[in-house]
Amino acid sequence: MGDRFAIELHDVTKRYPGGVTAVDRLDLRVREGEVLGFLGPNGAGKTTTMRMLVGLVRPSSGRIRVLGQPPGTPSQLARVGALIESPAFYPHLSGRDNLRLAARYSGVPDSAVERVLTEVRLSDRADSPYRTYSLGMKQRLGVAAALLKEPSLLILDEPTNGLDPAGVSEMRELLRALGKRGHTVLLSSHVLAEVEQVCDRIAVIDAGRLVAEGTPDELRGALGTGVLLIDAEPVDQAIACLREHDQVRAVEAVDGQLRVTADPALAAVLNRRLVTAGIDVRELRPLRHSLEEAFLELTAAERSDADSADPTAEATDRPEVTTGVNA
Ligand SMILES: Nc1ncnc2c1ncn2[C@@H]1O[C@H](COP(=O)(O)OP(=O)(O)OP(=O)(O)O)[C@@H](O)[C@H]1O
Repeated sequence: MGDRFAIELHDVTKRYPGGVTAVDRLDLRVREGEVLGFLGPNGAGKTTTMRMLVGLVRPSSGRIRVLGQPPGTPSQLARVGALIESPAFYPHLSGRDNLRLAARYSGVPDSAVERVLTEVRLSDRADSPYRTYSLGMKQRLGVAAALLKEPSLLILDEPTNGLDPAGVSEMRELLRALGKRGHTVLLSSHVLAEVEQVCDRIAVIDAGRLVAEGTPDELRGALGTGVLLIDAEPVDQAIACLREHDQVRAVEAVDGQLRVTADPALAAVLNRRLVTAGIDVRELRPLRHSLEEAFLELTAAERSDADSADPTAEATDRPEVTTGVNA
């Protein structure tokens, strides 16, 4: 992965006419060669951000650089492959003929068509009319079209949207292969499990704001997955015993249960410590198992914050959970 950034957004806001703030003071950087998952619930501002990156929408304020240039310049667009919303293909033409047309529009030689068909594994069905394709095949043809120019940067907006599990898994494999080949990929999704397995890093956006950022592991840590729930008796003795351990960062009693901030890998050690001290341990488990739950909790928390926020307050008053690994 390079030290340079393929995408840089500094303090970017997009307000649509009518008053919707779709993107709100967004700071985001994507390194060259990185696969970044851009994750957020419906309406979070993912598509708007991606449209701004290719010059389809102008930001209201802030600064954007894509491959070192302002978005939408001809020389930059020649190096960016984008699949944003449904690509327009002719239903009566075959996949191959649709790609040949797209190649001609982009000034790419016909030979590129066979390369991308192989890459997205559509060669077998390349002569069938587009209208006979499954949704998964249509999406893969869209990715193939985005790959025609051998782009330095791929921007894919919800490429797994609407696909059945088999389609999702095929798309996931394709994205993983593209990442391994050194493409920089910005991939949006509202389903965490889809980006978790293919992305180097994940940026979580909600209501137009970046709410968390980091590798999947970092997010697990930052979002509080390093918490153990312990049900033990007597509670006071258990608290004292746990607090004595130098790797336990905090112990808190909530509804008769102990919330212990510590690496979940310490679970067995802490269990033994309590039992050795004569304390009964009825239950001991990590607070959360999946990043999915953490993500849902995080975006829900952001929403309830926004609901109760003083509308005149500055954005910086909001809690900051960004892990800052992009610095
Ligand atoms: N052209 C537009 N004019 C006015 N408002 C818009 C426009 N496009 C998007 N919005 C609004 O901006 C907000 C962000 O929308 P956007 O499509 O960027 O989110 P998203 O994260 O891509 O959502 P989804 O996953 O549903 O596609 C939404 O409230 C949406 O209704």
